Amino acid sequence: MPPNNRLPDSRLKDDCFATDRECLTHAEALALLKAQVAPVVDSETVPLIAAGGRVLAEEIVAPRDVPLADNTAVDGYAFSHADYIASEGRLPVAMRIAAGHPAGTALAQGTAAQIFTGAVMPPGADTVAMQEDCRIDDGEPPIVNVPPGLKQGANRRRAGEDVAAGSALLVPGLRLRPQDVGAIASTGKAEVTVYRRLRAALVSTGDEIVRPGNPIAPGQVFDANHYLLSELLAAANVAVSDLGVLADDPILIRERLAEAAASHDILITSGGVSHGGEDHLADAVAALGSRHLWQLAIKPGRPVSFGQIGDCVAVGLPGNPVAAFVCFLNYAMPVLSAMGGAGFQTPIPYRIPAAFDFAKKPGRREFLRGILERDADGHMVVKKFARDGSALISSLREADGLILLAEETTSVAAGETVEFIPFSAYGIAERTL
Ligand SMILES: Nc1nc2c(c(=O)[nH]1)N[C@H]1C(S)=C(S)[C@@H](COP(=O)(O)OP(=O)(O)OC[C@H]3O[C@@H](n4cnc5c(N)ncnc54)[C@H](O)[C@@H]3O)O[C@H]1N2
Ligand code: MOO
Repeated sequence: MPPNNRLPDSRLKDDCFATDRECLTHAEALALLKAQVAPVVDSETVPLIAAGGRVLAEEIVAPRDVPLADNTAVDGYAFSHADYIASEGRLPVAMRIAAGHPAGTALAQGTAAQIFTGAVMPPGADTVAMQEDCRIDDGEPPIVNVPPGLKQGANRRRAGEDVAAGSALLVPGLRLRPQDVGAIASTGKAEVTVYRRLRAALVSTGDEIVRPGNPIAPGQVFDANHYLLSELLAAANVAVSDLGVLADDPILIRERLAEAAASHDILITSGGVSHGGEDHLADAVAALGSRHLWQLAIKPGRPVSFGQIGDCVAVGLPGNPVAAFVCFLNYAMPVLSAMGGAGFQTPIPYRIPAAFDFAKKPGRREFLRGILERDADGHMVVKKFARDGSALISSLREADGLILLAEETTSVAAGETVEFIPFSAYGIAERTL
């Protein structure tokens, strides 16, 4: 064992989320997380059909050209451009070539081939005229009349013009999108090596929290956060284990957390971060590893905790659903992205004119819930959800994304541009109505 008693392949340094700052800015929190979180190393080979949304762990080098051979982009007539010029556009049709059935011989000089989209160009032909532009004189053989003005190579797709054999198509760390998977398929590759899916364990805490489907007593609240966070994790392609609502039994809590930490990459809790160290869940994380209560200069989501149990990152999100959501997007998402092999990713905001006036305290970053709409000229603008309050899930439901107001900002006037990150940048589907 190395002197620090940690396995040499540990992904996290000891107590890596400690900070001596009383209050962290958004940028400081991101920098600290970015410096500490390391990717998983294990990968697996999956069939291409299951690869969407996974993070590529290998470089994909094209094993062959795409397309494999020169072919026609249209239905029509293929010929040599020199013959087309020499014959003034009148060529006997000597061949018929369908897609999937390449010609067995070269095109005879001075003739044309009837050819269909995707069919391989016969040797000897370099140009294709569209069927609709040609006139056929019946006969034995028929003669095709091609209008003047076609350039050499017209309507011909070159071998390798999409992807050249041997070229690097995709690099490790890329989260595979539908078009990436399609591109891999076009090269003939049927399997890819991807990082293994991350595993998250999710816990809700609070004496008042009850799961939907159960009777509710006065003073109790249904566990919205479990569902909210499960869906966000699913959007990030993370597998979720539900540890339930843990509240009052310290021994049980410690057992459950120790077990979960050993088999998960990240433990996500919500609730119990406003008062440090007083609840059993926080105490259990601290006793099993370490836990640091951060005060962030942001709104909503000021209190957040980061810690670790062995190699399992422990994130404590605030209990208020909007604060939990905002902190998840801002801090848990890039951590998950880095752990999953895709790098510490934070979305780049758009700049959009504001359709609201707002006064703000300096010194903290605010994340307003933004609703996109069109102004009288049809241009996109963003308005603010009418009410504040980090317990209003309706603000998230009505919104299309987050409006970012920087620390130094003290006011926004309608017409000024503001930074806006659509929820879709976090893998959340766009609002349909
Ligand atoms: N005296 C102070 N009070 C509060 C402070 C503070 O600094 N001093 N911070 C406020 C801020 S900001 C937030 S955010 C919350 C953080 O609260 P906790 O993380 O400690 O969470 P709880 O107190 O357990 O709950 C807060 C709120 O959220 C509801 N909640 C909790 N879990 C769930 C769940 N799974 N599903 C739905 N709703 C949940 C809970 O019922 C409370 O209403 O503290 C402020 N107060
Ligand atoms: O984190 Mo709290 O009010 O900012 O919801």
